[in-house]
Amino acid sequence: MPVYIVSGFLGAGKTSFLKNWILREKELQHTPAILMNELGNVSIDSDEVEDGIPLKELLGGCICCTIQEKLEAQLQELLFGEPFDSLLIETTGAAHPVEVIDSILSPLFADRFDMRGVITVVDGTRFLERNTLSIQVQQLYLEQIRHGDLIIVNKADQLSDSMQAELSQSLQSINSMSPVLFTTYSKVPSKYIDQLTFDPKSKNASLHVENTLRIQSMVYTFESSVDLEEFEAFLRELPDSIYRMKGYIPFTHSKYPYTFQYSYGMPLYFPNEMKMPTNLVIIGENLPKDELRDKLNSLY
Ligand SMILES: Nc1nc2c(ncn2[C@@H]2O[C@H](COP(=O)(O)OP(=O)(O)OP(=O)(O)O)[C@@H](O)[C@H]2O)c(=O)[nH]1
Repeated sequence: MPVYIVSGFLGAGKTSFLKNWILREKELQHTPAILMNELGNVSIDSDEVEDGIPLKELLGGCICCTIQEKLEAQLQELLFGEPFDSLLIETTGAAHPVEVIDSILSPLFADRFDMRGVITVVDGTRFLERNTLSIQVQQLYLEQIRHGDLIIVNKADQLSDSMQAELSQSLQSINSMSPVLFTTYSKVPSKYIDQLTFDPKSKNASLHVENTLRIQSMVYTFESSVDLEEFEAFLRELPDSIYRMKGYIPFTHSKYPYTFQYSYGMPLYFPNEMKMPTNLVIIGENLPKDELRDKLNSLY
């Protein structure tokens, strides 16, 4: 199932994007679903989503830090509820896209999701005035742009030609590989959404081979148990560009799979007392997916 993440600062035009995306999905005869995350305790934007569209809300915190467990529960509920064909996740303005991807890809169901990309919506005028913001907020702005697979500079009706030129230049210098589109009310031609994919073999991604910031994810499902020492040898050979792994690993020495967490080179294992889906989620930049799959297959 295709999953899209919409990132961007408060008021940039994420909800406008979401409304257009729903129209697009309906034209394609898809049933879209929405997961909305808002920092406040009351949802405002969910009123914008018409009835009949599966919608879950996460309120009162940011999915990338405070309410991760709730996120997992909401995604599970969505997956077990009314059927849908595609999912759009609208993040809070404070969310870091990498952390959001990490939170969404729970090994419990990551094999059902096909992460298509991060769409970063930027308010053009506010971006030009970013120097007035705190360093932390400026940094977050940069991260959202660096990790955007499609960058939308919205509210183009408020931008002069020279402002647009300045914005193009600044944004391309932060992320030279992803398309930058100027929009009003976040209207994006459908082909830009079609082109989004994390699959390195796709035509679109081949344009991005030089881009070292492309976050990718993959899910590997173990078909039988592996030896702990051989698995650790596999970990030692991993490239630095893999910064997160998590999942349930069936080891030959144990009846039930272990929960496995790996962050920036540091593995952690926790035994389980029940059967778990033997999925391993891998997140990193420009993942050598075939190579990783071959190496994991060779552990049996
Ligand atoms: N002039 C102008 N206003 C716009 C445009 N796009 C959105 N807006 C307005 O900007 C405001 C914020 O738009 P939203 O789409 O709700 O933005 P958002 O990023 O979802 O906002 P939050 O949910 O507050 O984070 C609304 O009042 C919109 O009507 C645009 O292209 N031009």
